[in-house]
Parts: sequence; C-alpha cells; structure tokens
Amino acid sequence: MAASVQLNHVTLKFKKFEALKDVSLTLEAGKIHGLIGRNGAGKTSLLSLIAAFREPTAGEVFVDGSTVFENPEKMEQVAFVYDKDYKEETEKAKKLIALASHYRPHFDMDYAEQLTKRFKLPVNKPVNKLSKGMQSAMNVVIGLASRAPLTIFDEAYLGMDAPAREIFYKELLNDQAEHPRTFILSTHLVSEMDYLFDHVIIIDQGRLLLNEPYETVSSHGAAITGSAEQVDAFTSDMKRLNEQQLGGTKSVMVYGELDEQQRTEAHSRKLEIGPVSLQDLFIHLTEEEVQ
Ligand SMILES: Nc1ncnc2c1ncn2[C@@H]1O[C@H](COP(=O)(O)OP(=O)(O)OP(=O)(O)O)[C@@H](O)[C@H]1O
Repeated sequence: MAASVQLNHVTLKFKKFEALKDVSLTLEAGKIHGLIGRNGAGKTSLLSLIAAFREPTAGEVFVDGSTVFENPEKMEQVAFVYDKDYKEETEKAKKLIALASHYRPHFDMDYAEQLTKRFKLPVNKPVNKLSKGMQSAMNVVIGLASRAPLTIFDEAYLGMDAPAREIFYKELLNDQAEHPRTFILSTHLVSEMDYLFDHVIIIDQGRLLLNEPYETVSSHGAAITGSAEQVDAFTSDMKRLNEQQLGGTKSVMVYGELDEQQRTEAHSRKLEIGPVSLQDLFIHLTEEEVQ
C-alpha cells in the first residue's frame, strides 16, 4: 500500500517569518522521494505539514486525497521518523518498538526483530542510555517495520556510522521491492543517498526549486572527462560547477544541456560525456550570489 501526497499553494509562517512560500507539489504513490535543501531551507517544516504535525498557514495538504491535519485515520497511514529527543526516555528500546506497533496498522513485528538484529540494537537497554546512532537505528527500525503507506525519514541517519547507514539503505530498498510504499527521505548526504531516489525535490529558502524524476536531473548538466587541455578548451565558455584532475586527465562538471554540435565537438576532442551529479547540481542551484 502506498499513498500519494498533494500540496496546493502551501505557506507556513512562524509569526511573520515565512518558512514555506506557496509550495505546490504532487508526490506519486510508490516512489522514493529525496528531499534536499540547505540548512534552514524548510525541509523539516514541509515534512511536519505532510505528517500533520502542523497545520499550514495557507494552502492544503492531502494524503491520498484527504486532508491529514486532525484526521486520525489518515495520520496512522503516515510514519514520520525524525531526530527525537530521548533524554528523558527511560523505557527499553523493545518497549518503544512494541508501543509503535499498536499505533501502526501495518506494523510487522517479525521484520522489526530482524532489523534490530541487523543493527545489533541492544533492545533491553533504556533508550536514553543508547548511543545517538543506536537511537537513530531504533527510529529506523520503527519507521521501516511500520510499513506505513507514507513513510518519512527526516535525516533519520543522524549519528549512525557508515556500516549502519548502509544497512538502512539496503533494507529500505529491499523492503520497498516487497512492500512498496511512498517514501520521503530528507538528507544532507546527497552523494551517498542519491542512488535511492526515484524522484528529487529541492527546496531553497522556503521555495520549491526542483521537482523531477531522478533520471532527468542529470540532463541539467554534464561531466566532461578527457585530457586536461581538451577539457579546458571545450568548457572554457561554459558554467563550471566542479572540477577534478588526476595526472593529465581532468573531469569538469558543467551546467546546462549540451546540444548536438557540442556533443560532436566533444567527440572530436576525444572527451567523454557523463551525467552531472545531483550533489554538484544542488550546490550550484542553491549557492548564494556573491555580492
Ligand atoms: N518553531 C519555529 N519557530 C520559528 N522559526 C522556525 C521554527 N521552526 C523552524 N523555523 C525556521 O524555519 C526555517 C526552516 O526551518 P526547517 O527546520 O524547516 O529547515 P531545514 O531545511 O529542515 O533545516 P536543516 O537542514 O538545518 O535541518 C528556518 O529559518 C527556521 O529557523
């Protein structure tokens, strides 16, 4: 079971400050959406509206066509995993996982147990005595095992080491293949997580900047690789996003789509054309103008 999401002209204000500005967006059911944006861009604000933790100041948020805010039936279809403060939480991890299962109609306890083993989660320890990465792993266990039609992970990896994050990503993909649902993953680990995304959403200063399938993101630019001299000559008039050089070989990321003529020229210069990385594109699209 997977849920669609629709936002119509959504604005969120904190007093006079507009954290989200007229955001309209549709998320297709059954896809993994990557949500990226600079610090303070409005990612958590957006996710808290979709998860019905807040009400928009203006506009509407629908999950599978119904308003989520103060709609308990819809809310149990949405799992929102975020960086919770567990300082006061003296219950054992096992207890918290069991509690979550009561509120989640699709919760799979066998799967939760498998996951706790995969993460080597000490389930008999009080949650406030778990390390930060362990607390995050527990949140991920609850989020994945809930099998909620809409599952939101807001920087769920905080504190998790690289092997634990790898388990998280693999489990997410495996479980998505067997039990498709709609995921939203907000992250700052763009280059580490981009392979998970079917769809990419970039927000910047409360506004929607990009919203498209992952495959088309790469068409916004190109990676040009070849001899340093040829690469420099070919890209001299282009908007360069990033460059790397190893010996005489250079790779430059450029912004903008290459036309047929440019492709022919690249070929004659013996240059390879590859896709631009989401990370480079993101940095370019959200960089501030130098005054
Ligand atoms: N409760 C609040 N009261 C006032 N301002 C808030 C509140 N929550 C968020 N904001 C402001 O809204 C803006 C967006 O914050 P938000 O937490 O959504 O950003 P984010 O993209 O999740 O950032 P980060 O990547 O740093 O976690 C920020 O300027 C933040 O200071």
